[in-house]
Amino acid sequence: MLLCIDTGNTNTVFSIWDGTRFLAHWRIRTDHRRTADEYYVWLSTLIAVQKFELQIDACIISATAPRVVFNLRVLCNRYFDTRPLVVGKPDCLLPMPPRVDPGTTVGPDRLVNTVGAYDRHGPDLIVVDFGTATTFDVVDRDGAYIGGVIAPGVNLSLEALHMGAASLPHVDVTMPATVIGTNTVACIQSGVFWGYVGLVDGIVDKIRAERDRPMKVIATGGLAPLFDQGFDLFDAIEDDLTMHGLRLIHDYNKETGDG
Ligand SMILES: Nc1ncnc2c1ncn2[C@@H]1O[C@H](COP(=O)(O)OP(=O)(O)OP(=O)(O)O)[C@@H](O)[C@H]1O
Ligand SMILES: CC(C)(CO)[C@@H](O)C(=O)NCCC(=O)O
Ligand SMILES: [K+]
Repeated sequence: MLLCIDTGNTNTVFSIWDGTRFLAHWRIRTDHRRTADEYYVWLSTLIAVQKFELQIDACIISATAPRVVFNLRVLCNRYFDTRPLVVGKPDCLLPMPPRVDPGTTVGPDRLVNTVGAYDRHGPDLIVVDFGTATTFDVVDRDGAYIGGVIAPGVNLSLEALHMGAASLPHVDVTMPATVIGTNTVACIQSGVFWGYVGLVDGIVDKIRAERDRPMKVIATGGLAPLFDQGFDLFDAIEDDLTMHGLRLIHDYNKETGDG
């Protein structure tokens, strides 16, 4: 079984691939101080609940927070007796290297999304990921990541308003009934919800114009469905895109690797 670990800046997801399908997805808050032993206690509790025999023999990690990698490596070594593949490290090959400015370290989550989306949807894609940041990853004809856009995440924007303005409460994002809010909460929800609809729509339009060709828009991340309520922003929504990409990168390295 393959353990896929996707560490974002906010949450870390562990998924188990049994060779045919994902058996489980488990989510924990990202904290670089969490030790290998802490991860294992948490994991083994969830494994016990699921009541299946866990036999991890390979691991792959995507970590947008580089400091978490040390403890995740120890977890893989100590408890699963494997050396994990870490996306972005020289020994982890990608089907297509990214084409970006020299010296740029592309977020591994963006590279992984690109691989997952190209496998399912083919060339010329814009992948939109609603995580801590809202990212747009552009996929070229041959599947390569060729750049994109990084905007503040929806929940970060809400948090920033609350932090920076004494009279603005913390608000959860939702689709407001009207654009014109008649109370403070409704005004904030409108600004963030309609603001992000406009942001996605505008950026997608501009990317298409710059590329001068049809491009499909694939959305992922927890908030993607919220922004898909009847606006035709996306051609597809895939909540497992990052995990799908991680599995593909693992298989690619196994096939092309030294073994
Ligand atoms: N309607 C909603 N309102 C607020 N949060 C939501 C809503 N729907 C889903 N979420 C949140 O979205 C998050 C899942 O998003 P995702 O895994 O894509 O990114 P993240 O964990 O926030 O960021 P990162 O991957 O950068 O760590 C979960 O924390 C979930 O609570
Ligand atoms: C943009 C985020 C934070 C999105 O998770 C991550 O992909 C990241 O830290 N990227 C590094 C910079 C880049 O992708 O160009
Ligand atoms: K994510």
